[in-house]
Amino acid sequence: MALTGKSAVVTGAALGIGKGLSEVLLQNGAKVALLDVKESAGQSLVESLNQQHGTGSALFLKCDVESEEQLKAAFQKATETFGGIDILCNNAGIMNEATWEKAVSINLMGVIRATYIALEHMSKLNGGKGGVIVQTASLAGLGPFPSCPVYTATKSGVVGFTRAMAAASAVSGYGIRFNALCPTFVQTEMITNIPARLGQFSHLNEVAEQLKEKLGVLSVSDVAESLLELVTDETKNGEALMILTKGKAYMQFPSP
Ligand SMILES: NC(=O)C1=CN([C@@H]2O[C@H](COP(=O)(O)OP(=O)(O)OC[C@H]3O[C@@H](n4cnc5c(N)ncnc54)[C@H](O)[C@@H]3O)[C@@H](O)[C@H]2O)C=CC1
Ligand SMILES: CCCCC/C=C\C=C\C(=O)C/C=C\C/C=C\CCCC(=O)O
Repeated sequence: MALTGKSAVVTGAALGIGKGLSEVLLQNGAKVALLDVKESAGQSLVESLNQQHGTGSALFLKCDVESEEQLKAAFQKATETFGGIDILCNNAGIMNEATWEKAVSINLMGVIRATYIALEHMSKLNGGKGGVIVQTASLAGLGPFPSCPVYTATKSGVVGFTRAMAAASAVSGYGIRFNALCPTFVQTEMITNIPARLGQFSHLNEVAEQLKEKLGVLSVSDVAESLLELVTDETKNGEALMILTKGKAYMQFPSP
């Protein structure tokens, strides 16, 4: 899929990886609706993106992925503004083992909520044009992160949901591909101030530090480049793309 003339929605887009995903989509000719709970960071980012990429190419919409109502309103606004939606990046996420129910609600339920609303706009069965949905999962969705069991569970859930939706889409004719980005640690605010967010696993902070030392830390642009691959390569559906400091590889899942 070429990106020129396409429209995208990115959740958790005001900072970090979501900001990088939005930038790479704009650099490649797409229009982007940036959704986030952080209004002032989102608004000022969009002002700067519109200066760089042309007025009207980026739109900020305050939206909490925990709210179905806010998601519905944001998708409606993006559709009306851009004339449709071709790409959804389900990126919003938190790591907080202390507020673990909120982590499940944002990281897993937020992905499901946004995906089901996106289907109403994107699925060819509903009059949409089809397209591609890419989740920001994590390497933790493919292997256990001992310091963060609930974070691991949410990301494993996202990978499973992505693969099942890819198969459902192929059988049903939604015309939508579903793929997941599975990066190792990425240099964003998420990997700062960790101990307080480990909750009952705060004693495993050193385990997290050692894992980070062993695996290394990616830049946001490493993840953004990988998004382009999953969006543009029409053969990719149901894939989990591991992004490591030593390179990228598609996860080989066992056949049933
Ligand atoms: N930083 C890392 O090491 C890695 C992060 N990830 C995943 O990447 C995604 C993005 O993370 P980062 O950019 O690192 O985090 P970040 O904390 O830098 O940025 C997250 C963004 O999501 C927004 N957000 C949080 N809750 C939200 C909600 N309920 N509704 C809408 N927006 C919300 C925040 O306001 C923020 O702008 C997350 O899903 C995370 O799990 C995956 C692998 C590694
Ligand atoms: C000391 C830094 C801790 C930071 C923790 C916060 C957020 C981490 C977010 C991630 O998504 C981390 C990504 C990858 C590491 C997780 C698991 C790797 C499992 C590898 C394996 O054993 O297979």
